[in-house]
Amino acid sequence: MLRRSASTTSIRHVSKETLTILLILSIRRFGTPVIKSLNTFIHNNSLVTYVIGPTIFPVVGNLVNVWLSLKRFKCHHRVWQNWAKKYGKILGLRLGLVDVVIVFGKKYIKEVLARDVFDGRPDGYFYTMRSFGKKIGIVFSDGTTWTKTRRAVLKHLRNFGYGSRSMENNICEEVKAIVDLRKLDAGRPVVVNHVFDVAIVNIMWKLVAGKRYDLKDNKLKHICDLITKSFQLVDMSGGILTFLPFLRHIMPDFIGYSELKLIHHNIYTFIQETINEHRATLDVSKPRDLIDAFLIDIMQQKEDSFTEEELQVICRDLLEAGVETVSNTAAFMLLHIVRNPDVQKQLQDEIDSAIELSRYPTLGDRSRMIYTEAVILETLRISSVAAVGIPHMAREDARLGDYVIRKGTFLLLAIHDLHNGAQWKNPQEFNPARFITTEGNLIQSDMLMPFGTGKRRCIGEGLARSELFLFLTYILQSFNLKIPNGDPIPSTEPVDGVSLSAKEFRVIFEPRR
Ligand code: HEM
Repeated sequence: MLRRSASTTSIRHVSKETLTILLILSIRRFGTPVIKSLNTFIHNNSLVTYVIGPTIFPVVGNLVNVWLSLKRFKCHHRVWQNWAKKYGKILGLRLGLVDVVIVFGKKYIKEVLARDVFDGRPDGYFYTMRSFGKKIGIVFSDGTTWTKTRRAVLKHLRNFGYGSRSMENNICEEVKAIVDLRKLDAGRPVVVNHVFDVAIVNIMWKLVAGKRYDLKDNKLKHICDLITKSFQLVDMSGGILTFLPFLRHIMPDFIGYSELKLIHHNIYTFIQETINEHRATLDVSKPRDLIDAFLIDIMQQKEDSFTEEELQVICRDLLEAGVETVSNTAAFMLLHIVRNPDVQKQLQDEIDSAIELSRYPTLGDRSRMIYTEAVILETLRISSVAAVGIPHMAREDARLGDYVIRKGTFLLLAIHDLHNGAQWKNPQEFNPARFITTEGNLIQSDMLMPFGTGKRRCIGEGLARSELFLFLTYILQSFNLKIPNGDPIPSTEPVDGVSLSAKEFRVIFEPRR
């Protein structure tokens, strides 16, 4: 848990009277009952107290407050935002049995992302449940397992074309398929929230498993639906399964444990089948993709080689990390475009002048398409789907600002708040021009960090940005997007979850020529 350092000077012996005065002061200052003040104690020769946050109750901690506030604010990130106004930029909560700190503002967010001591991942049940009860894979592992896995994954992905021209070709192949499909239902309303899902999996799966699925493939659509469901069952803090994990034995259906268990089972069945197909046709002298490369590594049985369970979790991480984030961002991007016809017009003008009619867009066009890039940045800002990033964990007791954060505390980063706070002019307005200088150059703001920064920075940033650019330009080169007659203007209000998503909305794809 987080504690406030009341003094940086060395205080080995604090008299009872001094403690009483401090106790009274803290009650008056924070307006909270005795529980918080009792937490005053000596740490590394400094007098420290628990960080400011809502009153903590036994066993449930702040869970009841969260539950009540959610009724009003709908999304977790808004609840944290509201409390931060009252308690400050380093907000301390106890959620069930777990200490959680939510960090606000560029200065503290950057500090957390920059320091090794904060680069752990939480041990909570929700996170380890998806990886056979272990801290393995890339997204939710830490320490040497994480460094080893991240290095190996990046090496193998690059060997099979990650970040190269062949990956661009894969994205183009997928977006052409999307455009062809939309031409078939042109003029009719389409629910667009998940139109990119299968294409996004295909782009990653080509590198991971050397495989492509038809955009209408039911099996893959089902896997994508399961991922969406699992992302909507909890928020990024890990939910009740992390905070009161024993409840899974008492009310497994009510807290979503049974459903999540089934989802994990189905996703791993799909991954295991793919790995088995690879093993049956493996040629050790000619690895075809990331799965082959890891299988060869496993067969060689080196001291630090990976296990098959690790390979399964790596595949799952790559499958999930990219799908919901990019798909939800792309859906929000279309949503902002149909809400703002002037933005759509400017985008199409830029596409038409930068790209000859006879050809499709390429990533090489990006440097000349400043407005398009600004629309992508503005979407990543205003609809930050990774609202609190991916939780970090303090690996040791460590100081942050005026506080000491105890080993094991979860840290959530208020990225959505950073992107939508008062430091932006009219933050609620979708205005790509805010990212363009008067000379017409793109502004790279250091207040925009949708992919995090530092050692744990998202490994899919380049891919995500390329996908968003090609999705957007291909679609607007071919279609005008319209809200169907009679449908309401789609709401920008997000649906809560591990990744924020847009509420269901429909769009008509009207062919341009
Ligand atoms: C718009 C799309 C995306 C957004 C907004 C996004 C955002 C993020 C964020 C905020 C983090 C956490 C950084 C941290 O812990 O400090 C992250 C991590 C990660 N992302 Fe993404 N991401 C996106 C797309 C992708 C894609 C396409 C991939 C596919 C390769 C991917 C793979 C990962 C992985 C593997 C990690 C874990 C890195 C680690 O823990 O070392 N992401 N992402």
